[in-house]
Amino acid sequence: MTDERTYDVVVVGAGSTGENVADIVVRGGLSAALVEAELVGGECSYWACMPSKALLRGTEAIAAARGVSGASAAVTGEQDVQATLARRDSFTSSWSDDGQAQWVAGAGIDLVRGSARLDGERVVVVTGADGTETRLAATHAVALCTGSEAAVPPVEGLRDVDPWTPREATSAKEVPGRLVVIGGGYVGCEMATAWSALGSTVTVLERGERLLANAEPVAGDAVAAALRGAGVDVRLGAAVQSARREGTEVVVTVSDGDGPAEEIRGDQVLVAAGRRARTHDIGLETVGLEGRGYLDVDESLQVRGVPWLYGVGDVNGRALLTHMGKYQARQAGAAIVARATGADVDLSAWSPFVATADTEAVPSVVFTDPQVASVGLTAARAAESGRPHRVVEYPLGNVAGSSLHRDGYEGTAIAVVDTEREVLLGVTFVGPDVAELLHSAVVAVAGEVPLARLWHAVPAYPTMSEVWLRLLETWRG
Ligand SMILES: Cc1cc2nc3c(=O)[nH]c(=O)nc-3n(C[C@H](O)[C@H](O)[C@H](O)COP(=O)(O)OP(=O)(O)OC[C@H]3O[C@@H](n4cnc5c(N)ncnc54)[C@H](O)[C@@H]3O)c2cc1C
Ligand SMILES: NC(=O)c1ccc[n+]([C@@H]2O[C@H](COP(=O)([O-])OP(=O)(O)OC[C@H]3O[C@@H](n4cnc5c(N)ncnc54)[C@H](O)[C@@H]3O)[C@@H](O)[C@H]2O)c1
Repeated sequence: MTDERTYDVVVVGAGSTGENVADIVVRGGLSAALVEAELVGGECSYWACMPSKALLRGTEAIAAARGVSGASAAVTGEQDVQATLARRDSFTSSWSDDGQAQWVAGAGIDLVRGSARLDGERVVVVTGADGTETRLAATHAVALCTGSEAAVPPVEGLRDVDPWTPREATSAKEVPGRLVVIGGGYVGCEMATAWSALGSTVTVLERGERLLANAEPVAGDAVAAALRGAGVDVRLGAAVQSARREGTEVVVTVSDGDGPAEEIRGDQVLVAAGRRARTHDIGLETVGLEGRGYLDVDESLQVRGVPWLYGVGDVNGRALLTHMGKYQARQAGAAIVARATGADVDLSAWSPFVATADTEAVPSVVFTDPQVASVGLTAARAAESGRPHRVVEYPLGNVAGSSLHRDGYEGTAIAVVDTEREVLLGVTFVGPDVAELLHSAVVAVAGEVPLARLWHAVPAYPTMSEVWLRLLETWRG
């Protein structure tokens, strides 16, 4: 027998994005069901942000102490790998979602466990683990927040070697002796940093000419140099041709385009080659949409051509980051509530109902050493967009706060300035511990703060934030 229920809003996927959509609409006075097939909390809590940053934090803390002469004398031993893995486990609640399920109940949201599919207009059918079906009808909206999953490139034999995806790389219970990482983007760089510091011999195979291809070039170069300094074999322009297992070993064949193909042997291979939308089996075809790929949404995250359907978070491919999914959730949630109550929905840039920051001010931090913290447009993106701009650069190590922070501090700050409006289009900081500098740049970029006013934002002495003053001075010339 099928259980049938009606809600104002049905949210599919209880990752960080779906949780927030449900919370916002319930706070707005609507009823909501939240459907989850695996763990409430999604990738970020169990297989992405939290465990990866927990794996990296010990290494960062040790580097911070080792970088200060005097303090470094206190670091007399090695990182306790088992304790680091145990601390990582605590951040995932040992892969139990009891705490988050409790939060959902406390927020007045109905949790429905099972796998959901659209079944025509405003209807979602959920199949539970025991095969029972629940039919959820939505009066106002269905929000698809089904996220993304690892994309495995079509390399001969790769699937058959049972490679790690980011899920295994963030949840592994043992350190692999030799780890071959395919992909030198966010995941590849962070996981190479983490596992090499925990004792793995790591090789990174990146097909492009740089790590972190979408960042300012100086970022990828600095991270590559640091990884190499830590003993990681970083191969750029590496075309992975095939993979196979030989006993317990995995053998990856790679060519750099010049000499003959080379075999790289490891104990494990991690595929960190990007993501794909989780849309292939959620019934999109029942509402007239193509059944795969990222959802095409407008600025209020409404799926184009289907006004009652929203695509929020990783599933729309706009900015695959937890904080951006949560931001979109707040904007889409507000739009859903407004439309349900007949209020006007202003779709102009920066209104409460649209996700303008998705294109203008996406912040992110790559937690390597050096860290890469950026917001908005890189110089290359500014050039592509045709906006008049000038790039201003300053060595972060020249700032008093940085030199106090770590002996021989090395880093770079880059500002991309809109020369017509004299506001910032983007900012990148590359250097140890720059993550917490980033939000100042986010405020300046999202707020379109005129440079003339930024002179009055006086950075405290002696902090790394003084780099703001140096950037302004460099801009003025
Ligand atoms: C290794 C790694 C590290 C990362 N680190 C960071 C970081 O430090 N900072 C950052 O901002 N971002 C980071 N990210 C990106 C971040 O994890 C994602 O952007 C974020 O998890 C997206 O959230 P979401 O809710 O949109 O999707 P997800 O977290 O993928 O959640 C989607 C949910 O939907 C459920 N679902 C899917 N299909 C169905 C269905 N048919 N029925 C029912 N439920 C369904 C899934 O089970 C899942 O729980 C990282 C990613 C990776 C891979
Ligand atoms: N700290 C963070 O915020 C954080 C951390 C991890 C992931 N993320 C998010 O998750 C997303 C996915 O991360 P990702 O690292 O999987 O993707 P990515 O897009 O950042 O990098 C993928 C890399 O793999 C390379 N690649 C693809 N196919 C290849 C092949 N066959 N051989 C060799 N190299 C190949 C690409 O050239 C690219 O450099 C990121 O874009 C980011 O939005 C964020």
